[in-house]
Amino acid sequence: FVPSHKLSFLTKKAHNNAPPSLSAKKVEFSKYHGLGNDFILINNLESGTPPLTPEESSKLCDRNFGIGADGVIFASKSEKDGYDLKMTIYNSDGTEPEMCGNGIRTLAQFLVDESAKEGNMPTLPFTYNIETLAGPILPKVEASREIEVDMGYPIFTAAEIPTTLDANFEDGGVVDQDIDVKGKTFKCSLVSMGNPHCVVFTSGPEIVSDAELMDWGSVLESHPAFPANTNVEFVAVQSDTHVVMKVYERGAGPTLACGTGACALVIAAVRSGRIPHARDGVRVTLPGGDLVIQWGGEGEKVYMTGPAVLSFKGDVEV
Ligand SMILES: N[C@@H](CCC[C@H](N)C(=O)O)C(=O)O
Repeated sequence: FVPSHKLSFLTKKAHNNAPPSLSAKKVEFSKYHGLGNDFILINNLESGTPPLTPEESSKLCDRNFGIGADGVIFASKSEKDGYDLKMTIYNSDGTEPEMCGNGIRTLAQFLVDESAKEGNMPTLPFTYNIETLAGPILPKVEASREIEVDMGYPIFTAAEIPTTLDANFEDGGVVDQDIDVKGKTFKCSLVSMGNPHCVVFTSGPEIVSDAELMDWGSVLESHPAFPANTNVEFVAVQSDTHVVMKVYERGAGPTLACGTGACALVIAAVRSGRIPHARDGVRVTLPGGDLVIQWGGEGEKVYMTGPAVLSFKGDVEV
């Protein structure tokens, strides 16, 4: 655990760029991505409340009229004991998810880079304890610059996903349960990583086309079986240690990668018997590159390893 005062050098003097007019806010940002899943990062460590509304954040995510991103992440002050900071995230449509796997890797890299800029580069490996709506999440930035994240415990019960589908697994979970849409039957396995995921396995090694992802993903995302909507992953198993996926994200549509989704689908592959175990790590090939997901089985935490990369920095009037 790192006391929050050790992060004090990262705090900014209250939005020190004077706004050009009474109505405009000027905000410094850094743009990062994890395998092409891209985020606008904002240093808000002086405050527990994001400086932008969900609507303002959504505008910044617009790829034609804004900076362009899958979401906006605020590094905010945690009011709770034991945490270094709090992550708040808005999807590109302005909704607030509980967690984001690629996002929390970019946040960890952002914190390291901001510290280095101030001449306080932490000794690597370095682990942050971050408060999220999904509970504590711990990204460890390795000397190699890979980031391994303790993603906590997966959740399986139908009520907690949440879903109205009938539980059909011994622990109250939902595995390979049918949903009929667009004249097709999808066998859905549900896992929450704090945020909900509906995993659909293809029958062979071929992954769905982009048109199918759009068509089926958008319908399943807001299907009545999911009262809080859901992220949707289509998955083609290649071997016991390698799977390929495409994702349609809740609140963002198709993205190049989804960290919580990669965790969910590896767990779903084990629970449905499609792969024997994930205790030594499973390679997940996403449209933007590879993640490694490790899960020891029921009652164990999930670990995700992958990169986080700075694209550019700037300031923007909102
Ligand atoms: N891309 C993320 C997930 C972001 C949140 C998601 N869209 C939701 O609404 O749950 C990841 O890498 O996990």
